[in-house]
Amino acid sequence: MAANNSGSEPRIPEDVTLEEEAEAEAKGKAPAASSATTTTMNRSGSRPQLDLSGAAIHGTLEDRNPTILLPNQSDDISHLALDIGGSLIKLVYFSRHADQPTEDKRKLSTKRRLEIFTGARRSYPVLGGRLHFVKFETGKLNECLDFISSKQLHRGGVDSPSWRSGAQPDNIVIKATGGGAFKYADLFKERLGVSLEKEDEMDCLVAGANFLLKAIRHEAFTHMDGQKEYVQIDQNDLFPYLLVNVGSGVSIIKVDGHGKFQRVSGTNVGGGTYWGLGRLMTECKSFDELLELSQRGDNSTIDMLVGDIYGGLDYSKIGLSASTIASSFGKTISDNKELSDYRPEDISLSLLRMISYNIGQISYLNALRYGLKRIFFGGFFIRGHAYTMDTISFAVHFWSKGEAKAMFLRHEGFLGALGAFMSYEKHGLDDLSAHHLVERFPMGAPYVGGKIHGPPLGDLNEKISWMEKFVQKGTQITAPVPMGAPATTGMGGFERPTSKGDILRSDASAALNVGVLHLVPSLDVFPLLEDPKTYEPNTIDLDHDEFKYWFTILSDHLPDLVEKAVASEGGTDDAKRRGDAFAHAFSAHLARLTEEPAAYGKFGLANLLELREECLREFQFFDAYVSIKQRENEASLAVLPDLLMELDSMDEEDRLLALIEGVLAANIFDWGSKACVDLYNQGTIIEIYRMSRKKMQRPWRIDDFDTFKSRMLKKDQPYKRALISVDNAGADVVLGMLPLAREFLRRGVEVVLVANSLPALNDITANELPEIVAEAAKHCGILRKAAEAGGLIVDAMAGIQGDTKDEPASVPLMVVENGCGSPCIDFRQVSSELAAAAKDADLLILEGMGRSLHTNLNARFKCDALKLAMVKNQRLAEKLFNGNIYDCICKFEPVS
Ligand SMILES: Nc1ncnc2c1ncn2[C@@H]1O[C@H](COP(=O)(O)OP(=O)(O)O)[C@@H](O)[C@H]1O
Ligand SMILES: CC(C)(COP(=O)(O)O)[C@@H](O)C(=O)NCCC(=O)O
Ligand SMILES: [Mn+2]
Repeated sequence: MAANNSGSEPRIPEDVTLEEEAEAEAKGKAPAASSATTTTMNRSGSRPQLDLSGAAIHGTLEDRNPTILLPNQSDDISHLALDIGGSLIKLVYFSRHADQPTEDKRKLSTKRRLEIFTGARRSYPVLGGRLHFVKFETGKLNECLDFISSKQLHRGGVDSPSWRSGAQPDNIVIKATGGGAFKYADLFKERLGVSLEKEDEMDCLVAGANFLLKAIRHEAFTHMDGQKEYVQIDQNDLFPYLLVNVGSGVSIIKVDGHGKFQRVSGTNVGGGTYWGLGRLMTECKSFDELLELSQRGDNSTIDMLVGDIYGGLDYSKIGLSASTIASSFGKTISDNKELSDYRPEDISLSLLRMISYNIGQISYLNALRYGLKRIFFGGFFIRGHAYTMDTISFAVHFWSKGEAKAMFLRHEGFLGALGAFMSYEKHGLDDLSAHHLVERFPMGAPYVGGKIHGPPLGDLNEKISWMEKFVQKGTQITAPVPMGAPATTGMGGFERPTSKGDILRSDASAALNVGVLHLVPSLDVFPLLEDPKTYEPNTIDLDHDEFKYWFTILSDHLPDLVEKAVASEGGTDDAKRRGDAFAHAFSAHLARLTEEPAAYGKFGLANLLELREECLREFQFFDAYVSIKQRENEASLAVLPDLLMELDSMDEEDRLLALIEGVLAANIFDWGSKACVDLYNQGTIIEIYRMSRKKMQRPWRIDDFDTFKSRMLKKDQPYKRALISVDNAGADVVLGMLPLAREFLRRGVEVVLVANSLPALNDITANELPEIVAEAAKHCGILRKAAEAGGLIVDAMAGIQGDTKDEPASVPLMVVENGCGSPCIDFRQVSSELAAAAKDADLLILEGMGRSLHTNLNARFKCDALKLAMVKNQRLAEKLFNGNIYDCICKFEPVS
């Protein structure tokens, strides 16, 4: 990168043509292949057992954590487990990332400096991977076999060497549970050449449920009166609980611990009963059709209600209202009607209510029998269907008088398959905790039921066309349908739950409810979080109104983002097609969330902003803002020497104020904010920066500067290490954060710059920072020596202009990645590198709206924290601070 010292500042053009962007991009951007590798690097991984025999160190001996080649690492690690039930076959399979990227210089030197010894586990390359969830109808077993075969799941997936070489391992063993593991074993051997290793069904159900409740943060939820609410499960207070698996039949299991359980009851009236009777009594061809019919049904034409018996009156003495069902299907005995005289809709609803209440009641009785308060319901009878869940919840609540709680699981039907998957000892999945798992909702996730089975892994083209098909279907299924009016007499009894009017989502989009689980063993909880258990990253709840607002903001921003993304990939036809697919995919996500805000688990603004970035990456847009970032970095580096000189001429107190002012002013360069983007078209970077600085009026909206200054000036208590989390590229980092970092360094404080692992909007990444630091160091001895000490630059003596003679012995300047690819940060899941760097830190600085306002404004840390941001959104300013756009926040929170 060449710093421009001529003094002329590049103007941000109003119209950046595709050609211009493409040209700029071609000069600086990493090749697509390496970008794709980096994308997978940080957010996925797995922990298969490694064969270390014959391992050889690859790299120089001085490296503490050299890459180790494992020539004997077997690649036929098992990738698939099955639960073959009476109605459905459930598959859980694991897909691995192709190659592990080698570590860059920054990482190696940082590791050495921070003394990151992660033990044997992480000294070896950890393979990345994801867990996928798919289901088929047992009656269509052939489809399932075709699916396994097309993806070569029984041979380790299409990416595995055994598949590529065409070699056929002799004895492939796949874990399977459910009755079909016995019934269809020969067929699997015949068709796929695999042996099914049977695992006990109850063992698997319990193992799956325990794993989900431990490792997935938002797995369990309550569903009452149409409202879904996620429940935070306390690991130390999980057992005992009642697990009710509603499959074809129903198993009721008392769970006392890991592997400690007893099947205490069950009922033969279950999902198979609803579907079977429903099929006989209606013309329905599928379970979903039957369920959908129920939503337009009126069960009072079929069920005998209390009012029917009591002449329209309530039976108030025992708390039953007139509309309570006295006898399911009871009315059909009293007249001469034939089956064909009843509406299929009404039959379906009566059946659904009969079976759901019955299951709820039996579950309650078993909970009562063992004194259990929590009942988790799984199995595919539930099918994420609001009315079914409301009905079961109502029954549990009614009979237990509110004492017992019905809870549902997002991975409802996959408990057994997951348990079978975990029974492969070599996966060691049981070791994983919530912070190791990242759930993603890619549009390309394969799903089942209809004809489309998803693209072969990694085939973008098929993913795009699959997505196009999804969008076609999606337009019919994502139209919001108003909820039915609440119906209650306030009398108790079995009223009609309120969520009946809710639409039934097709299986295709329902599959989006369960994402792909990325296993990332290198993620950690940030050790300086005061209380990880109560920590909530999002500042504002994304309720209905809030979501509506952000929906508009993000939708409005979409065309511009697509234009930049396409340009960043050279503006080719392929890039345009991917751009369209991205726009459709992201819009479909937004539409889905509009209908059901809790569809993807508990979802905050941070998740929404991250979803956008992930969606870009899914369509292989690695860095949409790459050329903007480069242009702004260059322009800012050109004026940095003058700024440093100006700062150096000030006394200590004035300089501190100027530095904080500078950070706040430069935080205006945010390409995610509509208001700011409009501003950029009115001037050059430096003009805007100066204007922004000039407008700094104290007191700021939150102004703890004086307390911060006093703390900084305490000579007897200097900070030891400052973690400085940076935000945007360009002026923000170059003119704002680097001069602040330099101030700490000159005071003898170690500085760790914390930056994104992956691009998000115009945020600077950890990979990009060393180059910027090196460029800045050419004009500044302090930065140069510190960067050398931190291993960021080697032999920087060439081309030095700064004066170094008065500088103290160098404290290091380091860069670590934060493990994120989003404009926000969730401190429950950061890179192990950042977690290690936090060990000796006594100050954390968070900069920018995403990381210190949208998230973490209320987060408490074990060290002093300084949160700095300019508010670039009017609504947020009003909501959080009763303020205005361009207000500044300087929030200092000392620990004591
Ligand atoms: N697409 C579907 N096809 C058939 N049954 C379905 C479908 N979706 C949900 N179900 C319901 O799920 C039940 C099967 O649940 P599941 O947990 O898979 O049990 P099993 O292991 O007995 O097959 C069926 O009896 C039916 O009530
Ligand atoms: C995504 C962002 C949080 C990034 O802000 P930053 O962290 O860079 O200060 C911000 O651009 C944002 O909230 N944008 C959407 C709001 C708007 O257009 O006003
Ligand atoms: Mn940003």
